[in-house]
Amino acid sequence: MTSFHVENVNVTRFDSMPTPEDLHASLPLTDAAGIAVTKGREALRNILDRKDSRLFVVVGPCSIHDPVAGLDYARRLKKLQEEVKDTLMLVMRVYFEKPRTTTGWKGYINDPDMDDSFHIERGMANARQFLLDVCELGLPTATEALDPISPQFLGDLITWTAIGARTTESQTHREMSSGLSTPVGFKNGTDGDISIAINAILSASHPHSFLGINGHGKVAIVRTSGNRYGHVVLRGGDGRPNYDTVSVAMAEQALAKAKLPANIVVDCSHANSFKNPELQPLVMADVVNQVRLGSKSLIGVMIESNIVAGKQSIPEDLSQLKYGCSVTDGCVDWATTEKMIRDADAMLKDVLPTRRG
Ligand SMILES: O=C[C@H](O)[C@H](O)COP(=O)(O)O
Ligand SMILES: C=C(OP(=O)(O)O)C(=O)O
Repeated sequence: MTSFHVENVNVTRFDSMPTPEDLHASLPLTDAAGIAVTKGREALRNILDRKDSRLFVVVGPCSIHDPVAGLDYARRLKKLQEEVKDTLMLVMRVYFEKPRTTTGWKGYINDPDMDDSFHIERGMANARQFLLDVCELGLPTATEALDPISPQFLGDLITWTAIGARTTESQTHREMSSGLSTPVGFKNGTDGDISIAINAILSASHPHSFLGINGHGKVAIVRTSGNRYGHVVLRGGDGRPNYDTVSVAMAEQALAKAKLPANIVVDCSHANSFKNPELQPLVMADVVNQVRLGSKSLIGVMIESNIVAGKQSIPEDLSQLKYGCSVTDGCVDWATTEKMIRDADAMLKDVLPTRRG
């Protein structure tokens, strides 16, 4: 028989990975972490169902690259959470998977050593350890679900999930979201189109059957029941912000037309601040002011924040990395983050008791 070289033409190698069950066995969910996740998801569902009138704030680094600095950040956030817990629910951004416009570092799971060695097996284990550490502090976590297989490894440690602007229109991500255990925020597209986020919420609310893996790492037909906690995240697009009152009213109308609850989160970063982190406090103050003035649909905000302001490129010699500074998008520093959150707390104290519906 003639042999044909027609399969895996562009694949150079398959390396093995531990199964999700292997990783769960070596890094099991602890009681403290399980409580943080369970309570965090319940609080978020209550916010989305309007049984809890607080705003939730997804806040933290654009991406995690140094677990020591990441935990330092988490401890600060945990303290702040106690201070503002009557008005705000803080959820730490713990992003390990970065969607790139073209190329670039794709995050801590894909390349934990940041040197193109791509030790995904170690990245996944480190990511699970980091999530466990954060959850054990009693802090809920938020992440972007980019790789459709990762949730089998990490999903039990996540409280809120984002589907990013580059993948909201993807059927694979909508199917995956229909089976995720957390509320899911769908970003508008990079061009500002919010209709793709609304279609994603509708799609993910239905049951789906699709290919995936099970806990044993075996290819499986995944059958889901649908996720009724999808909502829109406005992140601006096409060089324009979309957190202003008119854009929010248009999003409310589009949600009403699709017979979906008016649940809207504003991402203070990305196109809403023209990727200039220093503008994030202005966006946040504007959103909180809209809530003060009676907006019922704004239920959350996102902030890209780190210990140190700005961003840095990844140096060849990693010992040159600046501690607590983003290696992806620019962030506000810790002092600014505290001020943004404390100011929001002060502005919301007297209005939240009357905010329902
Ligand atoms: O939030 C992160 C970035 O905006 C996103 O990953 C795209 O990054 P890039 O345009 O630098 O590739
Ligand atoms: C990639 C991100 O955002 P977006 O999908 O809105 O670009 C992000 O929040 O890290």
